[in-house]
Amino acid sequence: MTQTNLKTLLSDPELLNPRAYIGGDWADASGGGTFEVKNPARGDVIATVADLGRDDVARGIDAAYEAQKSWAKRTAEDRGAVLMKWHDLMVEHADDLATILTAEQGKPKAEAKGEIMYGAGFIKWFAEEARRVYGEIIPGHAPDKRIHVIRQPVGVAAAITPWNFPNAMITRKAGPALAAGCAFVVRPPSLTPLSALALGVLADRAGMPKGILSILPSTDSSGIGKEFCENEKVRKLTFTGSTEVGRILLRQSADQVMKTSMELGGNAPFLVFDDADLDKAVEGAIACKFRNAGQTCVCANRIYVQSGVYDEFARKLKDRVAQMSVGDALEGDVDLGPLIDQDAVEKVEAHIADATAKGADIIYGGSRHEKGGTFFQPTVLTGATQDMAFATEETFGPLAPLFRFETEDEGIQLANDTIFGLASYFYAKDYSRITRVSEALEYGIVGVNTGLISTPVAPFGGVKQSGLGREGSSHGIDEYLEMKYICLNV
Ligand SMILES: NC(=O)C1=CN([C@@H]2O[C@H](COP(=O)(O)OP(=O)(O)OC[C@H]3O[C@@H](n4cnc5c(N)ncnc54)[C@H](O)[C@@H]3O)[C@@H](O)[C@H]2O)C=CC1
Ligand SMILES: O=C(O)[C@H](O)CS(=O)(=O)O
Repeated sequence: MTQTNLKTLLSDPELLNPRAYIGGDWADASGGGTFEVKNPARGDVIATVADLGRDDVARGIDAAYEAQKSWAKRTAEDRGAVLMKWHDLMVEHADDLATILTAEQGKPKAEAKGEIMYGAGFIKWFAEEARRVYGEIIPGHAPDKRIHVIRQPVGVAAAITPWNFPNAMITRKAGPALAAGCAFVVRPPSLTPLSALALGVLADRAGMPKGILSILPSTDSSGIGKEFCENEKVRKLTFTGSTEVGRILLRQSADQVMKTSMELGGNAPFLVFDDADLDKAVEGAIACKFRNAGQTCVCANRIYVQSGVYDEFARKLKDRVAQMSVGDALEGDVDLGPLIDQDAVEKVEAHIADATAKGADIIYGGSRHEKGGTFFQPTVLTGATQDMAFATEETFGPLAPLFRFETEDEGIQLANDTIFGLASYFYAKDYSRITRVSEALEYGIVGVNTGLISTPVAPFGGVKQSGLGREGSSHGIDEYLEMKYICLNV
């Protein structure tokens, strides 16, 4: 096994920090606990990180509670200036941050660099949005009444994030929270905590006031989740992850009637109509399906192709997938890195086995990659049907099942046949069809003639069981604000 000496790969080795960032101080777990972080491409240990308990996390929440009010009293411009300094440091150190991200998560370097810039974009966007938290003055309901409406920060915001975007899923929350005047504590995923801790190093350098930000690694995911939901000093819970865990957290946060944001699971349909530009549709499917080796909540999970172009699209997609390279992104440019762990590999295998048992055909890939470990072949299936597992479950891997449909109405019905409602995509040219289908798809996001929809400037989020609230855009800061109505008797 190749050993990854991560520090030697960094221009600034201080960015690799295994200690917890508690209220602005770097600390070990009070109980001395640690956990290992592995490189999924090689299986070797790249770091040993502080493993916090609930008492350590409570200290971070206490520090946040104490610091938040003075942070909120600073002007929006002042808070924005601290965030912009943080953003500038992320950009300055983007290469190192990308190396750390690839080492712990496995994605190709180009994707990792893209995530760093995407993540930094949320900090910049909300540094600017801080100064646009406007209120209202409403004509009074009586001659002696004046109505003022102001928006104030919720207080202490707690975040729980997933392993697949270890940088951007944190900044997508920290940016609006801190811009609004909240204090922010986050428990990063135990599989990929190093990117989060590197953000802490840069926040320190950016002059983030002590207590305002805590990064609290822990393997006790459920225990820390309970701390976040039960601690009365926490007034906001923001979660990105599976719908299954989102349901648990919604139940737990109900006891305190906590303000929540939920960015949950998906099962994105990708429709190709018979008037589509097939070459563009293939490129869009490649970008949408195989980004992060298919491990994103907005990846195409079901590809529906109208009957008249089904065979041609399948051939073109197969030929394009055959050109994709698979490998260790720390050794060179690859299109696909490894899956995050063996559970992920077994889920892809289970979906393929289920589909072929029900009549699907493998036209490319279909099994573990010859490189071994958690590498998997990019896979294309034809003959997919709604009774197969991936029609209702998120695959979260490099598996592209092609379903056939006859009419526009049937395509829409099949696409909407799910409890999820995060991202959807379709390729077509006819303007009227584009209008009809965009309006008929029951999703929070619709990509039209594109497979990539992620940007800090748009409202990202799902409907149905894909979530609550939006991240990014001018709406994203609302998740961290409370509206106050002031009735003045004059
Ligand atoms: N809507 C969105 O923007 C995104 C959604 N996701 C979804 O996340 C899933 C994949 O990411 P995973 O990390 O495997 O999801 P996951 O839901 O298993 O874990 C997400 C985070 O929650 C923590 N967690 C697990 N059980 C918990 C509990 N009982 N209490 C508190 N925290 C708990 C985990 O340690 C992790 O940090 C997929 O379903 C994907 O669709 C991932 C990224 C973005
Ligand atoms: O799937 C995720 O984890 C991210 O939300 C995907 S995106 O924000 O990069 O589109």
